[in-house]
Amino acid sequence: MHWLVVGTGAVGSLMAVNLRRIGEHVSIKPRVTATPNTIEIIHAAHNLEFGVQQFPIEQPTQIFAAIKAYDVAHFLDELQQAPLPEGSSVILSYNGMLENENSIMPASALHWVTTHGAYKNGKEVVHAGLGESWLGWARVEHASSSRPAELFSVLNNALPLLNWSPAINQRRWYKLAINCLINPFTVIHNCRNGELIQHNIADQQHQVAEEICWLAEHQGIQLNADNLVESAKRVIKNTANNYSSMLMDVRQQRRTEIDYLNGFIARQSTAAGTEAPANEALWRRVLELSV
Ligand SMILES: NC(=O)C1=CN([C@@H]2O[C@H](COP(=O)(O)OP(=O)(O)OC[C@H]3O[C@@H](n4cnc5c(N)ncnc54)[C@H](OP(=O)(O)O)[C@@H]3O)[C@@H](O)[C@H]2O)C=CC1
Ligand SMILES: CC(C)(CO)C(=O)C(=O)O
Repeated sequence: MHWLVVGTGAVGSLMAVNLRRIGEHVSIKPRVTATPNTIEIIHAAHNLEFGVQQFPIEQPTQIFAAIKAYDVAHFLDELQQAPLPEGSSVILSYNGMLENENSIMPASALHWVTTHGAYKNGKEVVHAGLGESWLGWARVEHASSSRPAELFSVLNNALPLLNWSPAINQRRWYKLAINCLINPFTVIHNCRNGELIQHNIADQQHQVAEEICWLAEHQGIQLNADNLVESAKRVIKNTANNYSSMLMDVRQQRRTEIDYLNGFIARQSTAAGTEAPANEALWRRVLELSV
């Protein structure tokens, strides 16, 4: 299979080196055209060179795009300007949600949701935490279509363990909830995930979770607020030493994904005729604390 990994971020680089490890043909699509025609990624003390390719693409290609939520609309726009050849698909991976995303997803799009952890240190990619992943069709009307067997098998070999998920949106809502229940609090208290237990956030977390559950149900997804808060506590314990991705973004003066997490909940709740004040307050506070 031909693979095109979008960007040289943490998750994309991790996938690129692992696809290469199992013998797949992998190129990289950088954001700008004026780069050298190879890109180097260092992994486990090996220097790997990848060819560079931009759209349009001539041959069937599997696109792997692990990008920030705020880059998704622009990326889908790029794809629309350069339609992919028959037999191609696009695998998207990002935290949070966009308004109207079902209508802007190409028919061949899949979501890849992961609990693996990775970060970049210059050209080096570090696989910081082993996890598992879920793959499913992005468009709700395709959710129950059969799984693309070869694509699934290659992704599973590259970065196990992969689960096929006809209910990928349920998985995405769950991940969104966990991020909403942890990330903004780490920014506000400027602390590691594990240090959150020293702060009195239980009531706030419950309100955040209740608001998420209301909206999820409004959109046809069943979640339980008590279970979400318990799950968030478990994640906090298991990642006690980590700085959340949102706190890292704030410290490194990068844009955060808050607009697509608690911001998404607040805006969508208003649009659905109710308010989500706990999510709204976290959204506003993180915006104040970031660049
Ligand atoms: N890192 C992790 O461990 C995990 C991350 N996630 C989520 O996955 C997503 C990706 O995370 P991560 O890899 O850390 O993010 P990064 O910011 O490290 O990587 C994103 C990459 O995509 C590039 N990019 C964005 N749009 C385009 C485009 N149109 N063309 C070419 N390149 C593009 C960016 O380029 P540029 O540098 O120019 O912006 C950057 O290199 C996020 O939503 C994150 O929350 C989820 C689980 C774990
Ligand atoms: C689960 C958590 C909070 C782990 O740090 C995470 O996904 C993040 O930092 O974005």
